[in-house]
Amino acid sequence: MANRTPLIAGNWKLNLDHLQAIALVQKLAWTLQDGKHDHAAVEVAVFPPFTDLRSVQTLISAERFELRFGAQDVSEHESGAHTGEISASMLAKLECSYVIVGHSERRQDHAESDAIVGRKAAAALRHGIVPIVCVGETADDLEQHGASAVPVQQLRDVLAELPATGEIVVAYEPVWAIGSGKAATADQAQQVCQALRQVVAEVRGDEAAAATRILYGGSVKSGNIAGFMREPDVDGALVGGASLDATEFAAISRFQQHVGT
Ligand SMILES: O=C(CO)COP(=O)(O)O
Repeated sequence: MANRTPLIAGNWKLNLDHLQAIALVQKLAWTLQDGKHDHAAVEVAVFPPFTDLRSVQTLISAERFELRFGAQDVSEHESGAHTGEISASMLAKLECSYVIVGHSERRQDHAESDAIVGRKAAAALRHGIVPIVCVGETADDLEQHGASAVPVQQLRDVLAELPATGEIVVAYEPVWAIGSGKAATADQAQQVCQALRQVVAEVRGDEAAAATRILYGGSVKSGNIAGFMREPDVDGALVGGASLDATEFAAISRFQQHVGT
């Protein structure tokens, strides 16, 4: 297996203003430091709202915290007459390492198609930001087509908009598992993540597929993370609610202490 450093990513969604963001990042960094977290072994990243990013960047750089951070969305456009949009170059200036694209909440609330998601991911890549491409089936999709069909097609359609190279991360988030407290089983996550890796192999080649991190998201907690991380095709987690609690998110990031248990 290629070297895929596990990534624990916290998507704060529409929560916390910039002052609250500073408090949470400070607490998270200190909790990780107290636990002697090895950032080279497990990457930890936070995804605050746009208005918090400048404060988070200033804090992380001033304190030399090893935390990474990114945005929850990005414009497909570079600049110009696009009121309310935030460009990838603006995020790059803020030293964002990652940007989430195609989260199911944006697909639902803003009618984002796979083509739009793909163009957003392409914009991120143009500015050296790694896009975290979210895919996942709804409860209806699951009932009608099984778990893999919809996420596999979504990823194919997103990858069609991207250049053949450039690091991406894929996040499998079954919509029915998000915020529901009903996570997929580790086995279900593995099956879909394996199918998604196969898509990456078909489109970008075996070597790229072996090097691409695929995350699971949907009701991840410190109590279930170890099970997901034991699976060969799950390389980390995209965490919503549990990422708003520094102690719990740090505990999720320490999954290696529970993996052997
Ligand atoms: O949507 C998610 C992360 O992007 C998952 O949210 P929860 O962890 O709250 O289920």
